[in-house]
Amino acid sequence: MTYASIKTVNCLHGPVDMKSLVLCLLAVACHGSTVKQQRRFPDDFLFGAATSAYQIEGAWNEDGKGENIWDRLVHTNPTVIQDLTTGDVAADSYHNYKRDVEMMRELGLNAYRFSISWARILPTGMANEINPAGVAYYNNLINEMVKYNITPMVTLYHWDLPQKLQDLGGLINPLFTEWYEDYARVVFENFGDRVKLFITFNEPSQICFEGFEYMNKAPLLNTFGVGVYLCAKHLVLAHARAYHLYNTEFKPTQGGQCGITISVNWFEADTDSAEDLMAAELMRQSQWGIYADPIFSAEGGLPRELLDRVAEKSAQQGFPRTRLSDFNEEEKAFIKGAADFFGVNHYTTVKVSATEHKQVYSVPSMLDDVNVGFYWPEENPKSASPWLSMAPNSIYHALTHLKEKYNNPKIYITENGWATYRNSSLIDNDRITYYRAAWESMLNTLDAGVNLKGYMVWSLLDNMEWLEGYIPCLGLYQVDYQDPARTRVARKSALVYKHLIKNRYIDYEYEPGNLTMTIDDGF
Ligand SMILES: C[C@H]1O[C@@H](Oc2ccc([N+](=O)[O-])cc2)[C@H](O)[C@@H](O)[C@H]1O
Repeated sequence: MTYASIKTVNCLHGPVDMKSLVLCLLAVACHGSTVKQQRRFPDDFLFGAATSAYQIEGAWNEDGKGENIWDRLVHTNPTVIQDLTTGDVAADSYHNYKRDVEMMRELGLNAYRFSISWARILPTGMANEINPAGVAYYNNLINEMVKYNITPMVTLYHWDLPQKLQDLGGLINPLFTEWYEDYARVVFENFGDRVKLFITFNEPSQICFEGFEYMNKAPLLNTFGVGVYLCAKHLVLAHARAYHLYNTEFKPTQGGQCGITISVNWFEADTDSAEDLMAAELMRQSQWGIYADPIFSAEGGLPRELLDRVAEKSAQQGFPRTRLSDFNEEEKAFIKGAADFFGVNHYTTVKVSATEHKQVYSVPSMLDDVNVGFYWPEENPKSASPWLSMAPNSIYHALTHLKEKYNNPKIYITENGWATYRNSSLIDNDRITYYRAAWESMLNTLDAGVNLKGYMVWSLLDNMEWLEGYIPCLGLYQVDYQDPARTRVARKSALVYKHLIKNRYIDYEYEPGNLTMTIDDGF
């Protein structure tokens, strides 16, 4: 085993010293308790929580912040969000960041993942004009965290492109890679003295496929099977430019790490038939391989089956050339290996079938429809979000696959969480069941030798869940949106997570007596 594992008796709750071992063996002898294996997370494991700027900050036009694509979307299309809301105020973390850090301290977190709003520090998106108030906000947040030994993990892009860059085509303009590199430099220069973990992009698939084809994320465009691939290639190149910039100009003095976060749900073939196995593989390639292979695979470049599929479809559709070509050799070499870690957002397992079309997913783009069927198994408990159900050992399946495919990269789970409905109880036992299963699966993953270094729950607090608005809640803390102060209150799952962090093992018997959160000494 690569992590601390101890023999324990049911009365032991920490590393075993001789005295407590003797006492417990006596207890076994007296009470007939059984000795069982107790698995623990390593002491240096990062336990944190994650958020993103648009989903929590509010203050959408305060102190010089520029407009971004989500501001534009919700203000020009007031019915686009399911509950007719916006992120204009959200959880108002712009004004409540000290309370947010206080919550991290209550939980005993040693890390917190948040994103920087590009338009808050560069109102037009271009790096010629820096907004000092925006920089000051993130400095205040980072300083408050560092004061309490909470490691900042900073995402540079969590879906909120400055609108002025979108007006120039956004991610489908090849110049995006330059705009992004310039923005990254501003971030590294201003925050890199205290921030040691940078994530370039959150979930490329949601940015490109959902933003430029599926119309489920801003800018809500359908670029007919062309823009999605331009976006994908520019995004990966922009990531590599930021990585190399950090590596050559900042890492030598700042000593941090730079990676990317990709959505890696587990796509499992419905049966062992060759067709189902290929359908699941195509799903994996279009969801994460298209972004991960160029960076993490030994060969570099885009996945073969995907290139073949799009070439075949493009020809059938009368295009004189394929809509998805591989990176050239120079680009491949520039991108390959350009990450210090693989950030994984993992939520669920999806079954994939070549024949059972309960719901059809068009991979890799709608124009390339392979008509792969997908579904969430009936027996898996459902959350308040339609795409999120509870599946057995899901993290283990996804992460051991990444270990084999990409030569055991360093991994952080950068999101994992469960959705409940707004009016549901603070006693969120379903979330606790989900989390305990996830943690158990993480221990299995560590046992299998996966280089897993940390875990961020989604989310620290309830927030604006994109097109689903405020209907699903994923926070350890509930936010009262009726209250102008946006008061936060701990859910029961917050106390269970706190217990895990403090003790480093899963205690199925732990039942918090009440929901009062305190800041404990000694964290
Ligand atoms: C709840 C968080 O979801 C993240 O995005 C997604 C979107 C879709 C899936 N999926 O399995 O279909 C997983 C994660 C997002 O990064 C974060 O901001 C939250 O909204």
